[in-house]
Amino acid sequence: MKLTFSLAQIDIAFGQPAKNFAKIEQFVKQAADQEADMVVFPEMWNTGYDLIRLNDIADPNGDQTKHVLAALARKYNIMIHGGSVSTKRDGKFYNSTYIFDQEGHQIADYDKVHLFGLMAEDEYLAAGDHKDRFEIKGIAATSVICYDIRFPEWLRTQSLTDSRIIFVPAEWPTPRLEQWRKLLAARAIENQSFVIGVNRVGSDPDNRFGGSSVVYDPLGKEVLRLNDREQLATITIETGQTDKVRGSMPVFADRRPDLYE
Ligand SMILES: NC(=O)CCC(=O)C(=O)O
Repeated sequence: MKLTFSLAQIDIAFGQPAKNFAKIEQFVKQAADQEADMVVFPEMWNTGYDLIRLNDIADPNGDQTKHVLAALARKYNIMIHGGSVSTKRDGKFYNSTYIFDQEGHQIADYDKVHLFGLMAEDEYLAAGDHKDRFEIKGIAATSVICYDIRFPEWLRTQSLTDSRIIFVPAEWPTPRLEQWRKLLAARAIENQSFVIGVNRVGSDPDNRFGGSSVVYDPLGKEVLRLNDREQLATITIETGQTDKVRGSMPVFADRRPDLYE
């Protein structure tokens, strides 16, 4: 099955949700014009890492995000991977993903499981407690968030479903971009999956973000890499490639979970 994805590598206005919400429609429209099945956004695009002000700016229950993304999905007849946004639930803050089909139905949600101390997430955010699985035209996929990719056991857990594509929205700072690409390539190879990583560009008071959004195929070959400018890029993948790779080297069947505890 051929699937077409648009990677929306955007800049994010620090602590200004209204500005960020106003920006995303043009990228959804552009992706729809390019006949993408799904458009994918980066991490925490509603507020950036303005964590001190989360009580004022995080999205209560993700309601605004869900409302806006559902409406855009319906308007442009396109699936939307909502990257992630800061949300507020039951007095706690989360880094949350919402995913919508082209009719505007929410098909998945996820809260970042591994909180990144170097960007103070552990001080301000609560960690997620579940994995996700959703389908794109019948093809199973999973999604994690940024720092989660440093935990191969977590992505493996997700990939032990029938997943063939792993999505990774991110705000990954420029000095570690080489690690970003190497980690994503490794996750693609070991899970014999496509990996689609969408990073932001621009800067906030603490970090610069150099884009380098990427797509790896199930052999870990880089099939798309963006530069450090705001842009939307579209790529078509052949998901059957995962079956060929898994058939030629049965890594999943050769696992020894009896020894892994
Ligand atoms: N936003 C993040 O989770 C950043 C993760 C990161 O930069 C890393 O090196 O890991």
